[in-house]
Amino acid sequence: MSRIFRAVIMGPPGSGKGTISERIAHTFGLQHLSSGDFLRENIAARTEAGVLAKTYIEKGLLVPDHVMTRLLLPRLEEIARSSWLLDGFPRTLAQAQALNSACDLDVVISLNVPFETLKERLTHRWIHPASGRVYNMIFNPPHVKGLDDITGEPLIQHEDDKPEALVARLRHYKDVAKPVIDFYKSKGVLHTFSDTDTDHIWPHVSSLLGSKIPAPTPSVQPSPPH
Ligand SMILES: Nc1ncnc2c1ncn2[C@@H]1O[C@H](COP(=O)(O)OP(=O)(O)OP(=O)(O)O)[C@@H](O)[C@H]1O
Ligand SMILES: Nc1nc2c(ncn2[C@H]2C[C@H](O)[C@@H](COP(=O)(O)OP(=O)(O)O)O2)c(=O)[nH]1
Repeated sequence: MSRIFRAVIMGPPGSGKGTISERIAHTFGLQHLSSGDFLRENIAARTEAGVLAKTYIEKGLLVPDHVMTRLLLPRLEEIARSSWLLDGFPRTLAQAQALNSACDLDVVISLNVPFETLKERLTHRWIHPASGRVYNMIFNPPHVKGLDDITGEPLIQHEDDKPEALVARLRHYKDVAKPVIDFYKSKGVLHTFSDTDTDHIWPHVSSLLGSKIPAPTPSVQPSPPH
């Protein structure tokens, strides 16, 4: 049986975590668990954690660590037999430590994208609130301007993607992420990718994972060359 592979992807808002996670999930068959999507599902289902988390998200605050770990760790336990990729969690050192007590990670991918590029991307980011589908008016625009491709419903822009909120948000990310990055560096699992383009980063991520993810054992062994 092939071994379970566990990865985390980190990076500031707009750095391409969602876009690269989708490519990883599609190429390597890892289960993609996004903390933001999982929170939105919990909010929609009105679970106890979801109702609590909503009060923080609405104010533009991070959800407290104990709420996040209580929500995410049991979910990871449920999918413990699959290889997975976590996106958006851990976000703080306390979350990284809680995750570390639950399991070992094989790889942490850290996306390092210049501030000006993040600003440019996020000001063009529009989402379909019901599904969380993300569009970029330049990189991947919807078929019809302002409307979701699948449902035809209107797209909206997050308040915190608007230029006036962005600078503070990116600065806050840096402060919180630094100890997490140092933690994974000290564990020897951190891989940092720096570029302005997802399409330039992707081949490097893909070759790293290709070298680390054990190929599934074929059911019929090929005969050795003579
Ligand atoms: N690990 C986490 N710890 C605390 N709060 C979190 C965490 N993950 C998500 N959240 C909360 O959920 C909200 C939505 O998360 P999500 O990752 O979708 O969007 P985001 O913060 O805008 O980041 P990004 O733009 O990088 O996707 C966050 O703004 C935050 O309030
Ligand atoms: N112009 C441009 N836009 C990009 C690139 N990679 C991703 N994007 C877009 C897609 C989204 O609208 C936005 C943020 O990407 P995302 O994958 O949602 O990032 P993240 O917030 O999950 O880290 O930027 C890219 O390489 N170039």
